Amino acid sequence: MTTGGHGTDGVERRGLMFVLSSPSGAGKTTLSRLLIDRMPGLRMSVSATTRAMRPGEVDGRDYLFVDKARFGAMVKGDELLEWATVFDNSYGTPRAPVEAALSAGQDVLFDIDWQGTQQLREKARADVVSVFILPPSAADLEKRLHSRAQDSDEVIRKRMSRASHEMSHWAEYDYIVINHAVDEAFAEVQSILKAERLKRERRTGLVGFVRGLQGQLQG
Ligand SMILES: Nc1ncnc2c1ncn2[C@@H]1O[C@H](COP(=O)(O)OP(=O)(O)OP(=O)(O)O)[C@@H](O)[C@H]1O
Ligand SMILES: Nc1nc2c(ncn2[C@@H]2O[C@H](COP(=O)(O)O)[C@@H](O)[C@H]2O)c(=O)[nH]1
Repeated sequence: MTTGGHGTDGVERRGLMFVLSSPSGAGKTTLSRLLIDRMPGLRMSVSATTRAMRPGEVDGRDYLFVDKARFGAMVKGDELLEWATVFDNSYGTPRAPVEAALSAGQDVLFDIDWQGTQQLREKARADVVSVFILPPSAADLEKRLHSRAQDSDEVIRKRMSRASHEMSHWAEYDYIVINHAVDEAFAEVQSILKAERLKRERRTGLVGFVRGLQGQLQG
């Protein structure tokens, strides 16, 4: 699915799909925003959803807010790379922007649940790097959902009651980060991305680069 771009050192490599998942409220959105701000070459995948817009959210930036009929048409037209039902709403990743970003040599960041991660992995295992974010405690998770002040008590109760099930998928992920302090969790997630970008298998330009070096040494 992916084609090459250039790493910061000029060596060509395949783009990667960097996935963050967690129980609701553990901090994916917070960490995603920091990554997008501070990591050049990384583009956010903007999901489509049928859920209602929260205060402060912007259509096209945070989500593409669509009705059920439009979402159904996207599924039918194979416009989504993956999709799932989460908390009674539909969520899915529009395929075209992801493929365009990867083709332009960029990495793509996903804030999606375990069902979507499984689907991406089935499609492109070698290009998916997945990170599961855990909260330090259940009390912290609940505090964070309340402090976000964007969901009703009923919605928060529902999300807390789903947290244990969401968390049961932690072992399917490549990396686990416990989000105690945002700065520390961000540094850990950033280190994972930096190391994954340097992986030999995705650095398609290394053969030519090393041959060039050998040529210089022999010449
Ligand atoms: N390490 C942290 N310490 C304290 N508060 C945090 C921390 N990380 C995130 N938060 C706060 O917790 C709340 C939930 O975070 P966020 O929206 O990033 O979670 P999320 O995993 O994206 O949730 P959802 O799955 O519902 O979208 C926000 O108010 C955020 O500012
Ligand atoms: N499988 C997918 N899951 C997605 C996608 N976009 C978001 N999500 C996940 O849904 C829940 C709830 O999100 P919220 O914004 O309503 O709090 C959360 O776990 C997201 O990661 C998607 O495109 N596909």
